[in-house]
Amino acid sequence: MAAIIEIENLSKQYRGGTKALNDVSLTIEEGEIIALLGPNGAGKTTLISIICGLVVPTGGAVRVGGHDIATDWRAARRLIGLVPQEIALEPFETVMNSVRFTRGLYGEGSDDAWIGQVLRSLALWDKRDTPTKELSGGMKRRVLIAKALAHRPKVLFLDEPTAGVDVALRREMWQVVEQLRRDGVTIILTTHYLEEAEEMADRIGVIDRGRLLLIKPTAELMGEFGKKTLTIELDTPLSQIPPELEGRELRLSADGRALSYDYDTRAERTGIARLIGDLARAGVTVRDVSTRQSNLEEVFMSLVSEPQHEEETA
Ligand SMILES: Nc1ncnc2c1ncn2[C@@H]1O[C@H](COP(=O)(O)OP(=O)(O)OP(=O)(O)O)[C@@H](O)[C@H]1O
Repeated sequence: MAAIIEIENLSKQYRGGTKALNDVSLTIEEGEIIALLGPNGAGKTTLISIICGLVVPTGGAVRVGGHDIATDWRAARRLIGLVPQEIALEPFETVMNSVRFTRGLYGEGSDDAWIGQVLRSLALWDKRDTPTKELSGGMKRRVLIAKALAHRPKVLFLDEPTAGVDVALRREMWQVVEQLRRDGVTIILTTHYLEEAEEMADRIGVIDRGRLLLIKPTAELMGEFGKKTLTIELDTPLSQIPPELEGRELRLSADGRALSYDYDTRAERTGIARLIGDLARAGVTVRDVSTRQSNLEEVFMSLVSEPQHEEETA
């Protein structure tokens, strides 16, 4: 696969002194879905805005499809579609015309066949002659995506695509992204929702205070940080952990009915087999066992420990 976006040592310091991005490097392959995850003010929107040519970086370089965004910005921008966070549509214009108009902004001639294809893939074809003000919230968001796709970009940026929407609408957006993936569009989305990143992305990047803390395949990230907890339900409650089991870092529940044990899924030996043997030797009979994988929320919290300080400039 070829690199579609190459970000090298990118930095941005705003005039007030805020260092929004600090030496960020990242290569994105064609066809990938990348989720950028981070708390408020982490620098996600700044990063997207620089790639889209809306904010000028103070250091580093970005190439889109091999075109430098500073020296060859017109070619770079043509490859990019941006779906903004806020819904801003011309209320009395029809869906079809809104999307047509966007093509014009990119200096592209009309191509109703392509727009028809986009509207169909976003399930908006039946609404093509409807004024945008008559659409539901979910449809309006899809029109924003259609507008961003009007000039056939290779890369689509979705800035918090499901911020403030309900669960049903969020699922609908996920399906739209899945469809775009099948169409071969490279997608970079920002989100606060860990579940969303986990659900959609091939790779997840965690940004905090302007730094890209990590970027890893979603499954690898989950596996690497994913500690599992084994919970052992007991037949007879215990008042304390038996001496034979001391030193095993077990926790006894308050009611004495369950023992829990954390283990690393990557470790060569998880220690589970020995633990079960030791339990039997200590005369503890087991009623049931269950395991629970830590989720991305926990992974995230372990990476991003301190709250963001707005005034921080270092
Ligand atoms: N135009 C600007 N002028 C000055 N500072 C700015 C400007 N835009 C953003 N910042 C600051 O840069 C930092 C990064 O902001 P950015 O919007 O990139 O974060 P974000 O990760 O997108 O946050 P959110 O999740 O809240 O959208 C913040 O401290 C923010 O206050």
